[in-house]
Amino acid sequence: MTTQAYLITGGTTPDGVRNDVLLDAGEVLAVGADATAQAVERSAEHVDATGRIVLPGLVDLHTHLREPGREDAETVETGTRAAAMGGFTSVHAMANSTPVADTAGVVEQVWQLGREAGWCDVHPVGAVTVGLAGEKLAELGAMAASRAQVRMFSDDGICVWDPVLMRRALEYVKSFDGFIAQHAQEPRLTDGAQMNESELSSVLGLPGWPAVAEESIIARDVLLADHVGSRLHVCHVSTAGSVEIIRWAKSRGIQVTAEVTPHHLLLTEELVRSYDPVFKVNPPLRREADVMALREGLADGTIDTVGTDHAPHPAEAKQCEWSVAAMGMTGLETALPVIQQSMVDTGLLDWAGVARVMSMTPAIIAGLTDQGLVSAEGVLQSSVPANITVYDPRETRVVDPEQHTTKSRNSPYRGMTLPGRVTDVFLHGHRVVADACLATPRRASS
Ligand SMILES: NC(=O)N[C@@H](CC(=O)O)C(=O)O
Repeated sequence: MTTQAYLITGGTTPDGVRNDVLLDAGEVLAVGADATAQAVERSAEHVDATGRIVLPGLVDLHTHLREPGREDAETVETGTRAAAMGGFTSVHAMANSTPVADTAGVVEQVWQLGREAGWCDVHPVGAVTVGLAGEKLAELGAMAASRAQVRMFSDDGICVWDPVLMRRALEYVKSFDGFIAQHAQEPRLTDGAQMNESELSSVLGLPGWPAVAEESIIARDVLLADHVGSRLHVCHVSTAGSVEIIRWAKSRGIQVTAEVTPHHLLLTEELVRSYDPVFKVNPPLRREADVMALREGLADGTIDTVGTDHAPHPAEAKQCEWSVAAMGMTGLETALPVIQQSMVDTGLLDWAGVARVMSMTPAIIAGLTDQGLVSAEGVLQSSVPANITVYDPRETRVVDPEQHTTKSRNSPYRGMTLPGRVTDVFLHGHRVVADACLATPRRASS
């Protein structure tokens, strides 16, 4: 099969250098003068990236694609289209579908749907416990050995509360270099919780979700991970105290990684004053001081990655009273703009840092091969696969969820002005987004 070669011209690579980038046959063939020189003989199509940033394709460790079972909210097809439009070339599909992704059959189904869609690579996450019920371990080994090659396991949406089960899960996944991604929420401390526990929750009369409910589980789990010598990943860290615990664990050499969502880096509990359920999310939006600690933690490497926790919900689950509304926000299509606003425009991260937290590090955590793409200094390297995202940081836009590609409209940024726009995305060298519009999907060869 012959493939189209592309020369991305005039863009800035994450190291801050203006470089042409040549893609051919699914590879980043050359960067810089070599790329320009080789482009002619390969009849490369030129893609003008002047003034734009050329990033390695983004990798999300935390995406809810909802299929099977909640196709009214999202499907693998619509969710991966949204991922591509957001600049993601890999997503990890959380297991809280219906049925739950707790068998080799279900993870293979999601993996296959991802391949058929062709908008980005889909890596299914396996459930830790059968039916997310927290009672007995799911078929972790069978999911790892399946065609989906699952390495990440999570009951996300629900905490693996039982310490014995958590210990066994951590021990079990070691044999195939897997890891457990914990949704850290002590269930008894958050029974009926509706928002962050604070002065504001008393004012608003909503049951509070205290920071200690997250922090106590993270503290327990880093100790368990240490005890059994296994890998723990902490989903959607949301409090200043959690950052402190993870910093402490890392200083002791414990194998823990952590993610923060874009919304926890930008939004605070103050938005709940509106009683608009679009701001209802788990874990809840916290205080300004937490937002600042999360930004600092991401900048200094305590928090390793950004995970979107893209959680689409149909209109009826959100356009209702606060107390009965579903928790969750869409996030794939606004992630990079929110990171620009909260981390880059504030001087906390440069583009090499963005490449690190949104591409290289999540790829390394998940064991993907995309990790060779960019060095710590942000130098883009010749590598396979050619997963590239071109981003224009100069544009600003008022967010209109009606224009989003995801099937759901529950974006908390509606009406906000955010910077930046993803203009082009290459998936294994195939141009899936062109000039900020979906192009054609990549058809897997086998
Ligand atoms: N993040 C959310 O608010 N919602 C998630 C699950 C969860 O993590 O609670 C969802 O699946 O909707």
